[in-house]
Amino acid sequence: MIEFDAATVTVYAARDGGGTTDEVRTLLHPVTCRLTERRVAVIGANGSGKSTLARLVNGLALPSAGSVRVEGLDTVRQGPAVRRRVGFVFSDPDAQLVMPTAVEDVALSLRRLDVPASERAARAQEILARFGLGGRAEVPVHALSGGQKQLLALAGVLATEPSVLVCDEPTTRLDLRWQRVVDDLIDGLEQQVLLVTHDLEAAARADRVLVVDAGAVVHDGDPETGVACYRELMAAAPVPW
Ligand SMILES: Nc1ncnc2c1ncn2[C@@H]1O[C@H](COP(=O)(O)OP(=O)(O)OP(=O)(O)O)[C@@H](O)[C@H]1O
Repeated sequence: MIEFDAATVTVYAARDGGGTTDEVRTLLHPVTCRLTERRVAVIGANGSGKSTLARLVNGLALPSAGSVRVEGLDTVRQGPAVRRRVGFVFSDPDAQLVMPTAVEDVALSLRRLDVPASERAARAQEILARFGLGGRAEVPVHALSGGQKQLLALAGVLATEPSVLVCDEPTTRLDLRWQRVVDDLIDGLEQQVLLVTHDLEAAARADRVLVVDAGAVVHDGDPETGVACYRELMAAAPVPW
């Protein structure tokens, strides 16, 4: 369960670019909600605050006011424990793949679970096989396709056995085939998933949809009304340049 209690994110921004007068900018206005559904989608315009909301869940962003709790753990006071439970997948897998080969990358994740060093490579091979990457274990990560990299990033995160997964536009960079592979994989997970997406079909499959606009959650409900609300917002919005 993910709980937002008046969680707010503000930053100091230089008003004049020169840094002489700072102003407080609100990236996320107070959000209060209790997310218990297995699949929660977050949709909204570019720059509306979706990633900021998602980052609050594992403490990548901290609330400036209010609180965020995951399974009862406070992201500010119990950050490391929260991060052990919350996996995070970015739209750019290169942001999280740090080792030279696929098998080494998953093995690194297994270190976090205290799997003995002697067992990590074999366990990592098993995990890669489960994700259809068994034949790519020793291939340099940079030689994998974008879809294979995203699958590897997911494999690495899921290897840490998180109880909640936050996916920030995980299929944005993928072609339709790989989108389907990653979507099916995410849809089939047991874990609670908070999915930030511009893919309205994926949002429509969620149990609950939050719509973010100009740093505020402006709609929270079932997918049908959520997607309709987003479409209305987009129809009414001025062309962005
Ligand atoms: N650390 C920061 N300092 C200042 N501004 C920030 C910071 N992080 C995000 N922003 C700004 O906050 C706003 C919301 O950003 P956020 O990444 O949450 O939007 P988003 O809805 O995920 O956008 P997109 O769909 O384009 O990924 C943007 O205008 C962004 O530039």
